[in-house]
Amino acid sequence: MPEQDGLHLKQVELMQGDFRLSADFALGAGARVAVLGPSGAGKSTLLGAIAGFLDPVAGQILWDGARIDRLAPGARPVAMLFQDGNLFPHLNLMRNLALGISPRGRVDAAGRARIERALERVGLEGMAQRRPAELSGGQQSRAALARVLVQARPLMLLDEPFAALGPALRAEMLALVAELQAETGATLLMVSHDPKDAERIADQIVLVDEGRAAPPAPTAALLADPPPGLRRYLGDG
Ligand SMILES: Nc1ncnc2c1ncn2[C@@H]1O[C@H](COP(=O)(O)OP(=O)(O)OP(=O)(O)O)[C@@H](O)[C@H]1O
Repeated sequence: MPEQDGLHLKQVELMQGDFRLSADFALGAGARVAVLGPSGAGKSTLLGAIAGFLDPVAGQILWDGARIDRLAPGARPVAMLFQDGNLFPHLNLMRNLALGISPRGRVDAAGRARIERALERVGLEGMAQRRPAELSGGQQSRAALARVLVQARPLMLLDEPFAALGPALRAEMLALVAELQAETGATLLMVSHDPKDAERIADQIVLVDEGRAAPPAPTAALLADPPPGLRRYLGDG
């Protein structure tokens, strides 16, 4: 794969206390990748390093051939969703989404129109004045996705943002993520505990296990014939 295209983790070494994780792989622009692995294996650590919350102790992270591992999180080509805490509870959706456009949340008429469009796109038209507590769990997830949309970054990192939702709602959100990814062409990395999520949304899987984030492998082939690490994790080996 040409080095200038997409995301490249070049001999990256990460450390959190005693924990170590290495990653050395590339992902093409527009790839849809599920990050799977046992609890505590380092999936969040991996995403956090790409987003800029953790400095690698060695190696480089590149986007389209340019190093991003020295940039502040806000300066990276990244929009990230966490398991929770994606929306400020005291701000209405307009203000929450405005913070995705400018650090102080100051937006002009064009910015407000962009926010309205994003809300409409995720099925929340007319709800800009509501605060998160005035929305259902599914609607809050939609609002968080709308915020990712207005950020308009080429790399979307999702760290199990729908884990608290029931299975039907989760499937619905994944379908929406897939649609938004197809429309924006963003590269998607999504942490999941459920291989079915990976099947639904990802064409490739990065398996995180035993101190290493493995290079991406095609989803169908990997799930049809799981390597020992994945077999152990899936609980059928
Ligand atoms: N701030 C920290 N200081 C020290 N160790 C940490 C810190 N944060 C995480 N760790 C350790 O790093 C390892 C990887 O954690 P991480 O959260 O990345 O795993 P994960 O695969 O995302 O887990 P889960 O699926 O349970 O969310 C764990 O052993 C964890 O205890």
